[in-house]
Amino acid sequence: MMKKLYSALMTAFNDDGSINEAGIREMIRYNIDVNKIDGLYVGGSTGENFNMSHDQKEQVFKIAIDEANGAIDLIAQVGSLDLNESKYLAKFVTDLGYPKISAVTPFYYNYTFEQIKNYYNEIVKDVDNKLLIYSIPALTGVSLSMEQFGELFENPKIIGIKYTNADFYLLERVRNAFPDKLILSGFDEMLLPALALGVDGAIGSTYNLNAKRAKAEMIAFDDGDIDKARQLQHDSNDLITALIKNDIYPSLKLVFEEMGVHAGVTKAPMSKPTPEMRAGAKAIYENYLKEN
Ligand SMILES: CC(=O)N[C@@H]([C@@H](O)[C@H](O)[C@H](O)CO)[C@@H](O)CC(=O)C(=O)O
Repeated sequence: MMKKLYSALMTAFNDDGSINEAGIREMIRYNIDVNKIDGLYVGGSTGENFNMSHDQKEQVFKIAIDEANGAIDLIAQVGSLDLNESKYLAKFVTDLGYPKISAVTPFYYNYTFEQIKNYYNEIVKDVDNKLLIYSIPALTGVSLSMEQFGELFENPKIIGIKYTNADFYLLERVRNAFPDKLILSGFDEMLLPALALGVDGAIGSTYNLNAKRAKAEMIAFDDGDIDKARQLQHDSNDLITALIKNDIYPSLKLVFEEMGVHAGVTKAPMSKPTPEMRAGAKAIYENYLKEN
């Protein structure tokens, strides 16, 4: 089966932290029309979901499904430290027509696995939808074991994992233990090793800008052309390294601006663009993305 590529949708904000609807629509159009993306992950880390008010989350979910209009797959990240909000959003996006939901592992309070399991079962309980566990230990501090993933998968509505983790030993164990589950890799800079371990696709922030190269890498991998796939990963990693050095979240938007896509700015406490960041973004575009 063809592996799927998803961009993690960014949220365009205005300078005052309000939602810039036109910017979000432009980024979605670029993903559909130019990137030929398979889907979007809406309301994730790259979308600055955890910086947003409840109303802003609803606004973004409405805009994304309206603009995508059935053209691509959509996954709505509804996880929140307020379980009632997660349940509300799960129902809200299901009613809007989102075909899949996802929820970050609950973080901050060092929850026990029983509490985490209860959180997931509650989120899906009253909705007719399918959920991907969003596992991102580097940001949440929450790591799940293969056995714990297995316990969560006992709920048939929990269909897979967005696996943003550099632990490839665990990925191999999970992939082989649950061959029918959907596993989407979350670290763009580690796409190739994730492909080697049999993930079903990938979700990431940098695919907004770099989908063409990532798709070519997936195709090269499927064709068994590992040298080509490795070269493409190397080129992508030069881009990703430069983005991280330039402050990745605002820089993804600044590079989009260089490409003619009006992506707005990030929301505080994320940084506002400085002249140095703008110059860095221009250089990133020129060096790694501009086609001659
Ligand atoms: C922490 C973070 O932002 N991780 C990104 C990656 O795409 C990441 O930006 C990239 O691999 C560069 O490190 C995604 O895994 C997150 C993601 O898809 C999302 O929820 O927005």
